[in-house]
Amino acid sequence: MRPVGSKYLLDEPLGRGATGTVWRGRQREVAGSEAAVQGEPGELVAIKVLKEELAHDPDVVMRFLRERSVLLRLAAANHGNIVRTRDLVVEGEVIALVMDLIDGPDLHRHLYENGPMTPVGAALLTAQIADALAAAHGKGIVHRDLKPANVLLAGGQDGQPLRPMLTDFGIARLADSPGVTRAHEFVGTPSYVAPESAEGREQTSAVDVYGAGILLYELIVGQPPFGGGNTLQVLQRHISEQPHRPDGVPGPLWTVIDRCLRKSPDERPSAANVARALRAVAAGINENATPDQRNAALGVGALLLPESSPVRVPGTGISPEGSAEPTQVMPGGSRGAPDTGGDADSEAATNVMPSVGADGGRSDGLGDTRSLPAQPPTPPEPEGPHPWGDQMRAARDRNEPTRVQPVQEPQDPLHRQPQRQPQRRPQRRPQQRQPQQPPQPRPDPYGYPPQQQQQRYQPPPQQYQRPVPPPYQEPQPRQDREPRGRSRGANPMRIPGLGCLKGCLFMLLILVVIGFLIWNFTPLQDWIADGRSFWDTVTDWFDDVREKLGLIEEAQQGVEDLQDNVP
Ligand SMILES: Nc1ncnc2c1ncn2[C@@H]1O[C@H](COP(=O)(O)OP(=O)(O)OP(=O)(O)O)[C@@H](O)[C@H]1O
Repeated sequence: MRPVGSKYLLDEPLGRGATGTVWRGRQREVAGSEAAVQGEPGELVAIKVLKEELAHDPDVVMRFLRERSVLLRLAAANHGNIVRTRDLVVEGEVIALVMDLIDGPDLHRHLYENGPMTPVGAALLTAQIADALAAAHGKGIVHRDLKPANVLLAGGQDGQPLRPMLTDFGIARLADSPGVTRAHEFVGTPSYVAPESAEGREQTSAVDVYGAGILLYELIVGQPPFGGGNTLQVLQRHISEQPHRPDGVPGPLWTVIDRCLRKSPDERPSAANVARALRAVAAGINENATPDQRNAALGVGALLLPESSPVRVPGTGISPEGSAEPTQVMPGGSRGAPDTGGDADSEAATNVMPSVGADGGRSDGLGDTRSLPAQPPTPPEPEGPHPWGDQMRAARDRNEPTRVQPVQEPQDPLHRQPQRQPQRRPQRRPQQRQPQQPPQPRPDPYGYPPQQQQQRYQPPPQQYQRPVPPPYQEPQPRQDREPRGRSRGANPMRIPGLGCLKGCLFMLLILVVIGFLIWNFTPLQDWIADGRSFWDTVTDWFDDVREKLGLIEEAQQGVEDLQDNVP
């Protein structure tokens, strides 16, 4: 076992994601007062060791330290659906997050192995995720990378329902350093990215609600609504395409999904209202529902009120280049005071946060914001490169899936690869694709009754299957590229031979210059021309040649005359 910091030991790798490797570990001794959870010696924990390239990036280290108190503050809230970040370790070249160890698969894997859920099961699971989001939003924290891989499933033993636990708060931002919080980048996974993020506009807590809508859709259908195609196409679909209600999705449930997926963030409900609505829908579409429950589900639209004061994500949308902020930190006035611009000084934002000690510290986000300096409204960004370029790059990077292949085990555990079993492709999936063999209703892992209409299992989206992200492409019309490449030269009219002539003249010029330099700066001048100038010597040579040519011509003439005079 290898130590991480003085308080933790790494045991075995559990899996690897885009930002680092997660290890099963254990506590060596009680953590210091700066940790959110001090723990007991021997207690099992999960430790995410960030990738070397991230740990070596000073910007990431700084961001990590800035966000530390925010992550710990969220952990102190101890929400039943949030994986706590217990402690953060920066030691030499290692950066690690110590988390609660969740003994279960993530939702991505669960979906992959078990196929889609029943609408009731999906609604109740998503309701708990919405609870977690609501708690985070209440503290001024926006997740920004909601996706099945970031939902771990606890419980599940002895017929217990699975409990979804949201993880990776704050991690996405570290991965995208240094540009993550610049105006024209977004954090997220393409098939889960909200339209405003895709367009480089300001992000608010509504991006998480959009993610919850996509997740709910994927849980029921088996794939997200805007998957497939390359990253650019996926983002474009988020921006402009309206999703259609798939077969088998009950009307009230579709109402919730539809409202979460509204293009305008202002029209999306708050996370708390999503949770409430989903529970009402689950009760109303259940086959044992009472007439009142059915009616309540049918009127679910009335529950889906938007957030009155969404949490704004500093550093997103229109802001000056380089105004990178710790993105989760709610700056002064950003919550409930949209006119303040929400762009606070990052140092100030984190420094004023109370450190979370053994007592859990205080968790009142509004209290924190009062102690932050008021910030002037963000000035409009000057004309710059189109936001899509950076968005595409960020999206491509974020699309990297978790790799869980077992690999060789070198001595040093930090360089060993994850030991969890690779995801087995379910044997039944190809069969399920055949219309002649519809899948049997399977037992719902959440203990809810099966639905009348079971969805045919769709293969998981493209980004779950391959480690090859689509190549980055600038969003310019393809036909522009070829002609532009050709017309880039200085021969726009394409005069045949002009290029060659130019080359010859250029070579000649170079030879003359070289000759001139050799002549003047070497003893050659004295050896050959007794100190005469380059020009005089060349002129003399030219005259000599002309003279000799004249002599040859005269001699030729003499010979011809002689031949004429010979009888
Ligand atoms: N707290 C935890 N307890 C147990 N297992 C965990 C925990 N956190 C992550 N894992 C597991 O470790 C693996 C990698 O997690 P990680 O968060 O790095 O993946 P990811 O979300 O795909 O990547 P990223 O968030 O970096 O894009 C996953 O299989 C996940 O199930």
